[in-house]
Amino acid sequence: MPGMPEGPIKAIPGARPIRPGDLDGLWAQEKRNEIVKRVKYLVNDDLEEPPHILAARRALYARGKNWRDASDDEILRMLDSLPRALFESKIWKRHPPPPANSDYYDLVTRIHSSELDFYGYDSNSPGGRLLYMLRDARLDPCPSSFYQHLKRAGISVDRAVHFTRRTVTRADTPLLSLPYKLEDKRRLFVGDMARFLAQMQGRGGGEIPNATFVVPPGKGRENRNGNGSDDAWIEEGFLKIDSRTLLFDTTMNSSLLQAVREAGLRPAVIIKQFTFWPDGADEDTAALEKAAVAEYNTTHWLTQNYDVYERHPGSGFVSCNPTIYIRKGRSLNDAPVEAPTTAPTPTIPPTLPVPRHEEYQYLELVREILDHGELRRDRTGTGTYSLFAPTPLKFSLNRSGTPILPLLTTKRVYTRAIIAELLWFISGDTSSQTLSSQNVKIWDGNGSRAFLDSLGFTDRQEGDLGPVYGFQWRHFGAQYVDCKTDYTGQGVDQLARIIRTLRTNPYDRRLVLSAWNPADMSKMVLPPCHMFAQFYVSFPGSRRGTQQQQKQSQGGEEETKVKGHLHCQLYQRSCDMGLGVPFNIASYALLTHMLARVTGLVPGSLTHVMGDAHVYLNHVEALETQLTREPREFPELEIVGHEEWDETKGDELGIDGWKVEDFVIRGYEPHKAIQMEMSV
Ligand SMILES: Nc1nc(=O)c2c([nH]1)NC[C@@H]1CN(c3ccc(C(=O)N[C@@H](CCC(=O)O)C(=O)O)cc3)CN21
Ligand SMILES: O=c1ccn([C@H]2C[C@H](O)[C@@H](COP(=O)(O)O)O2)c(=O)[nH]1
Repeated sequence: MPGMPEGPIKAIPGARPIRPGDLDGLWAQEKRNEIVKRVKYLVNDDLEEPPHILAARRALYARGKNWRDASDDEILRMLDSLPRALFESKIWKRHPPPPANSDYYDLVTRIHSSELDFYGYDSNSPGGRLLYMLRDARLDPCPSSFYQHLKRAGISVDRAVHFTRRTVTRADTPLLSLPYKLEDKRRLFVGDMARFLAQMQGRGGGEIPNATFVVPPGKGRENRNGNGSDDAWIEEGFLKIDSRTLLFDTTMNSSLLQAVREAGLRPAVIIKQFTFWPDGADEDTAALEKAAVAEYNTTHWLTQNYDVYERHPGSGFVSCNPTIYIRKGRSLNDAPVEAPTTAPTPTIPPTLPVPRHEEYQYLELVREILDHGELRRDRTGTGTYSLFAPTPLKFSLNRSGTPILPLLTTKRVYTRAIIAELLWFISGDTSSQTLSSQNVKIWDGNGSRAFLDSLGFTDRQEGDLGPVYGFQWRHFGAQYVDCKTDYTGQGVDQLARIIRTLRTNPYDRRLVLSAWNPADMSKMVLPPCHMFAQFYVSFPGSRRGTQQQQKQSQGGEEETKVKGHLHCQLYQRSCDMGLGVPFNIASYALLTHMLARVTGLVPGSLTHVMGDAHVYLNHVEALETQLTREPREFPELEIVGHEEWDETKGDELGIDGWKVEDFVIRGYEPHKAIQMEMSV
């Protein structure tokens, strides 16, 4: 089962309770940080657990058991026997704060560290996990599975449908993914749900065809009673679901229950009662419990609690307690009840494949690295989580012809620095001081006296980075002396060659820009990270258009010219996901925009291929925060003061002498900046 401990949980030989400081090693850094964060919150932040939970913890503590030495059976028995309250940790504010008592600290540390052992790090969202468990139980029934639990309780399930809001976690990787555009999302959401269920009915049951419906982004929670809220769409969607469908709900409990009650269709529903830790329980749960007493029998699925435990980015922890609500006098195996004819029947529109925001590619890659990256040492000594050769990211550089800049919106990206750095590359400059004097300090760490000396460049003047990007782009093969030397006319001007070829033979397959020059490597402070780019001109449109263009390129005379679209594919050997990559994406997008402008082409796309894609350990928290944010529209880019090239303009390169102000970025409304430290 994905992410689940397989077979019995192994006791660690010779283990003893975890104490503060025990987990200082690199391997345990994340675990330790989490534990310390949680314990600090309890002990220092003026919060305490309610007395009954405290009592439960004391009872546990009094057993004097060393959790790490206990056998699997013992641990499971102990968990089973614990008061239920223990699993519902709600934290109350209390004045004055509890004393920072070391027993308390130790106890809480042990409880939570043991939890982490059980739950593991890569659990899916509770809803997602339940679905996987249902699916996997069919393939490989295991006695502790949720499916078995349902079976023991005499409940059979035809299908499970899970609703959740999209947050950027692997947790929400839906089994059925339905993308929605902002406009029309309500119509499509309801329509898709109906279509999906109709298909399922057509198959006649048998298998459990589970689905996760990711609720499209919206203001559901703030706008609960308003028209068009997420909840309203969900409720409308429910009307399409018959009684053999088990409903899951993550964060919309009261609306779900209300829908169930009002529609009277479903005899039962499973609610995962969330306890947000440390900010108290989901307020929906109370309303739900009240209604449930009168109308439903409930069964709790307590001992499996750890199966659906999730580390919740940005909000501390969530513990989750799924409850099955069965309408009094009915069972889940009742015959399906048809939806009342009075229920609104939405017309089912065809689902158009609407692409998701491209920024999710970046966010999902970061998630993937955090969840599955290998913990590795690195040159800088910081340590990283790393994956090799992930799926490339691809960004469009125009929206119906309007130039677009893929500038991340889930944090503010420092655009002026990116443009200044790119113009600095193009100018062939290799001194970090040139950038620094424009107040762009991003290369200062690698050009500092101390860093140069540490590499043995003691004779080099401060800021001289050696034959790095700018030198290779404009003077590849020239003999590097220092950053002050004038290299005019020396070496290969790769940029000039690319521009000329784009103008004269857009079909060329050698449109390559390489900063990787093994002969110069020992002179560089840092070997190029973004090391290799290839350009390509496509001629989208009809076949006829293509033929027209081919005639054009072969010297044939045509009245209408088809404009080529310029694409760039970048290979980056080493990718600092937190700091460098947002810069690199924007930078190569800008370069492609510039090249398109000076060659009379339409900016097409940027494909970013990565080698070692890593997250520095000191960026984990910042990126977790970033992952909770929802992308906003990418900004538009206007280039001012540089007319588009056409054949009448001759051989003038047009790429030199640009200024930061020549780039006007419109409609960039990012989330706020997030500080991350650069490892040197
Ligand atoms: N470890 C490391 N990561 C990198 O990404 C990186 C290097 N080193 N060395 C060379 C270049 C320089 N690049 C950098 C360096 C720093 C930032 C940076 O600190 N960016 C901040 C804003 C900087 C500021 O406000 O001055 C950011 O929040 O994006 C970005 C790119 C990319 N490179
Ligand atoms: O444009 C850049 C430049 C650098 N980086 C990152 C990638 C690595 O974290 C370091 C370089 O260290 P190496 O040991 O040489 O790989 O800088 C980046 O992401 N983007």
